[in-house]
Amino acid sequence: MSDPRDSARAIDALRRGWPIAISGADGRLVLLAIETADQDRLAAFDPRAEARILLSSARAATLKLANQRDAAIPGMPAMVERAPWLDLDGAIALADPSLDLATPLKGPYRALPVTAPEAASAALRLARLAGLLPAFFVAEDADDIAVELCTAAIAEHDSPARLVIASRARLPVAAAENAEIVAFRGGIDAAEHVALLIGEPDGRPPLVRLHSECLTGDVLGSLKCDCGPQLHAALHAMEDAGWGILLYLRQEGRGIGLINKLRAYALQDQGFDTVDANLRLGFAIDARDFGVAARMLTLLGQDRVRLLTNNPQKVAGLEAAGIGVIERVPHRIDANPHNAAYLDTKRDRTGHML
Ligand SMILES: Nc1nc2c(ncn2[C@@H]2O[C@H](COP(=O)(O)OP(=O)(O)OP(=O)(O)O)[C@@H](O)[C@H]2O)c(=O)[nH]1
Ligand SMILES: [Zn+2]
Repeated sequence: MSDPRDSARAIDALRRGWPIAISGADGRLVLLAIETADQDRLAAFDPRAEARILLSSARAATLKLANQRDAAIPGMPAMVERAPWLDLDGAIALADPSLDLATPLKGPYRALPVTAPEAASAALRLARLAGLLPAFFVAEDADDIAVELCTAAIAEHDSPARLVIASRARLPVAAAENAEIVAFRGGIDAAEHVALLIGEPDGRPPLVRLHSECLTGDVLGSLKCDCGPQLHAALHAMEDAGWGILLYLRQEGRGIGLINKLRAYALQDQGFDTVDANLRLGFAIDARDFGVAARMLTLLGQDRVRLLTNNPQKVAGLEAAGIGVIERVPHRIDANPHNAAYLDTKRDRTGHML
């Protein structure tokens, strides 16, 4: 009944705009992702315009759409009626905050009680893993459902316990000639996490850095964040310490994916900070799960580390997953004119010790 492969198929189906069905302990939902729907698919999915629209709690709060009763439950997704006038463009406006300031929402919207909240939450999680906006059309049933899955399959497949070491090799890098790269496989989203082991174990807990992927900062040299300089400073600090491990986690955009991060950047161009941009998109402020990093350290035989970070959530996340953080080593980088406000927001709103 619970086939973990179904989660991967469902993520793929959502990206392609195919309907999926999710069953949880409290009911079944048939879903079409709003972002990848088109007119024909929507007409086939919901011929009589009777569908509902599923949004995350954060997006519903931004739009002030949450059902009074359900809004009292933190994190509870929201459902709104698809009124007859609510066409695909109207649904996209509900899902996508890029137009929030330019086009006032039409309304009125009627919030409905959330049926099958477990399946609804699972759907929103799959949308995030697919790199899509967390918003769906929801029907009672539909022809042509591409994947039927249950919430237990998602939980099972999304467990860090499934990660394994896939390959390892020597990799001299500019910061450290004596280095070895280790690649991991097994996550629900097919992400290939990587560890770079620098120097030689010397009996002490290694200096460890959890680095979340940032294509714009790591590769393109973006000045909007501090990722690129942090990455290189971490490698040099490990070389200087004699022994360290860099975990390169494929958690682009704090776990919302590259496209959604760039949407957050577009909102920042409108004046929202990094926290509010994530919330307007309908995501958590930080969607990362550091259990993956703990599993990688365990597979590398390390259960005690010195952690290079300013983020107390990384310390808490590792410790909750059984890794002892014997020391937090601050990892400060000088600000530039483009990232100063971002660093201030991290200090003031997400508890970073800067
Ligand atoms: N969603 C979103 N992600 C961002 C933004 N700016 C940077 N990121 C992502 O944030 C992550 C970088 O965070 P890290 O440097 O690993 O961690 P941190 O939480 O800042 O904590 P430190 O260990 O103190 O650096 C990367 O995945 C970036 O892609 C933003 O404005 N929005
Ligand atoms: Zn970055």
